[in-house]
Amino acid sequence: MALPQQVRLVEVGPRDGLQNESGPVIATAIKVELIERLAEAGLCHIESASFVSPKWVPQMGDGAEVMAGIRRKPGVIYSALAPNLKGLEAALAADVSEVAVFTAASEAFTQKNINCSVAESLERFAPLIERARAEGLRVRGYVSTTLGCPYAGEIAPSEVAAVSRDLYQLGCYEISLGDTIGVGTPLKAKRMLEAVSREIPMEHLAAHFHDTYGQALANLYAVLEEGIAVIDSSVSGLGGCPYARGASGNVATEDVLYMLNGLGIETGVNLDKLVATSCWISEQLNRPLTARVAQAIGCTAQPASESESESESESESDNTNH
Ligand SMILES: CC(=O)SCCNC(=O)CCNC(=O)[C@H](O)C(C)(C)COP(=O)(O)OP(=O)(O)OC[C@H]1O[C@@H](n2cnc3c(N)ncnc32)[C@H](O)[C@@H]1OP(=O)(O)O
Ligand SMILES: CC(=O)CC(=O)O
Repeated sequence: MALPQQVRLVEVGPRDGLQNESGPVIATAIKVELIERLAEAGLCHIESASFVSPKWVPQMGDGAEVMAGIRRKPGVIYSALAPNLKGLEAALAADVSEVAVFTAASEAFTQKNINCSVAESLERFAPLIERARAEGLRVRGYVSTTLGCPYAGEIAPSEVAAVSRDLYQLGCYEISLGDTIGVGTPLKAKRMLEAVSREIPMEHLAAHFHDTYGQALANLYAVLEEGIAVIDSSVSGLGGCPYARGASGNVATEDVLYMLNGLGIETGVNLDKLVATSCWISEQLNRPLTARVAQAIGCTAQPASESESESESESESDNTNH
């Protein structure tokens, strides 16, 4: 199949990335600035918060404050995770643009992650999705462990297809297929996608791959060839899952963007601004720069100059950048 002409990038760094940071809870102001910089770089869908139990995931405990702090850019979706009705109510109060529910293809992982079985998770999501849609919000669905589970090992493509179909039938507009621990390889990714796409049209599927074994770009290229046109990624490759030991970061947004640019695929995202944001967040978190494209371009690169007169916020951000 021909590669897509356009890809929609869903930036998950502020949620999937930051949820797993060890050490002190990251200041709300840093999260807010990260989200604003990502929007300024052209990302139109930013998963910005998570309304889960703060006892389970302390880094995400300030979702309401983060959502309240963002200067929202028209046209940008600021979404959040909600595992149950309590989370949805908090997300609605915070005026999120969209919510995402999450379960997995593995029973063992689901128990560790959300303390229930896969079937129970779907039972919880049914009223959540109904209520969100009644409030005019779209709901995205995540299926984790699609290419392997840290507790159960191999996962059959048919299991991924079954839970994806259930989520889709409950009313999720898009199903994001997570290689949560980054163990997949290209052929495996294709086979999993083939099974899922027999149940759900390809245009309602997204790839969400972690890069633990350095396979994420290869896996993404493989699923682009199959017709995937929505990719989740995380600036600077931030991330991991607190309930999946060994899960390293998501594939880095700048690495994905560089590949897509090289393939002539449109995203609407500015690489220089994204790399500047990657450098900035790495400095804020006191982390080495790990994304390959950010390393190659380097942190002395200035964000594209055409943006400097665009907004006051932009020039303020630039001043703190280097
Ligand atoms: C692959 C990935 O990256 S997925 C993302 C990472 N994983 C996650 O974010 C999952 C985090 N997990 C969780 O938050 C929890 O497992 C839950 C909330 C889903 C379920 O936990 P349970 O303990 O079974 O929930 P239960 O309904 O029994 O409530 C227990 C407590 O949590 C609170 N709680 C439940 N849901 C929420 C919520 N959405 N937000 C805040 N607090 C909540 C309850 O009020 C209760 O509080 P209390 O002890 O003070 O009375
Ligand atoms: C919800 C997610 O973050 C998905 C995953 O990584 O499996």
